[in-house]
Amino acid sequence: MLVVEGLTCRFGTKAAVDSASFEIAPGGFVGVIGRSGAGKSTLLRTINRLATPTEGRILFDGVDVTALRGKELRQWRARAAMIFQQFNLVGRLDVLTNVLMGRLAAMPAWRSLTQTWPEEDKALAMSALEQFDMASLAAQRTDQLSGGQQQRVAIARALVQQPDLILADEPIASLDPRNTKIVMDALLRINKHFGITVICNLHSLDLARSYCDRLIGMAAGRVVFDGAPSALTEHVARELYDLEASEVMGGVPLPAPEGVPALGTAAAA
Ligand SMILES: Nc1ncnc2c1ncn2[C@@H]1O[C@H](COP(=O)(O)OP(=O)(O)OP(=O)(O)O)[C@@H](O)[C@H]1O
Repeated sequence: MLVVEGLTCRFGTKAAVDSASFEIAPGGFVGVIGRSGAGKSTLLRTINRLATPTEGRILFDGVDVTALRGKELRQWRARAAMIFQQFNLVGRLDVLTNVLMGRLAAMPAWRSLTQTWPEEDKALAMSALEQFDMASLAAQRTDQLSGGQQQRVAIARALVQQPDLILADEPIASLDPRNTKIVMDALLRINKHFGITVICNLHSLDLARSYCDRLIGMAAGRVVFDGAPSALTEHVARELYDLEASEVMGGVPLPAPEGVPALGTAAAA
């Protein structure tokens, strides 16, 4: 269980996240929505401790994550795996090595100095790539892949961290519609098949409604909505995005995800 209590993260006088409080039970697929600058990225980065909270607490299974230091903090960052808009892969390295990077936090220091990966980690990384139809690209340089493929490598890397939480910060912002669906389906599969909690920042309300079982709406750093997608009224959506009703509700709805995508069915686009 993730508990966020009165979480505030200030940059100078500006509160990017302002007294946010909520609880997330294991296994949820939670979308964080709101307009640009609402504080969505800072919220996720604060949970992972990439950003330092100014006030408030984050508890995970009763452990005060806000107080962790050193090795324990590194272990928390691995348990709360981040996925970024720009993938954050090492382009000149091959796909398998990028996925194996997800095992670094679990490795003793002496082992990482030898620069050899245990066979069981390699098997785990290959298995993660197989989940997303990427195994055939294991030896390829990562910077030769499409954006959608790179994001699937990043998701495989997150998966081998064996995380409790996946924090996805606008994971599809730089992808075309086809790759958007492939990547969102990959996150959904991780959530449903492995039971890993996913918290995902999304600009698109349609996507959030299609994929998430709960939405947290942010405006000016504050949580202004927290509930099921069906409870997000037109009025609240308009306030969240500061838009005309037709702009919020009038878009062509995306096709709903077809249940839990079967393992290894995404085309290696
Ligand atoms: N490192 C930082 N230093 C100073 N201000 C920051 C920093 N990070 C974020 N902010 C500010 O905090 C506010 C919230 O930013 P944040 O990136 O969390 O919003 P967001 O909802 O994720 O926006 P977007 O959807 O555009 O990424 C913004 O006003 C932003 O300028």
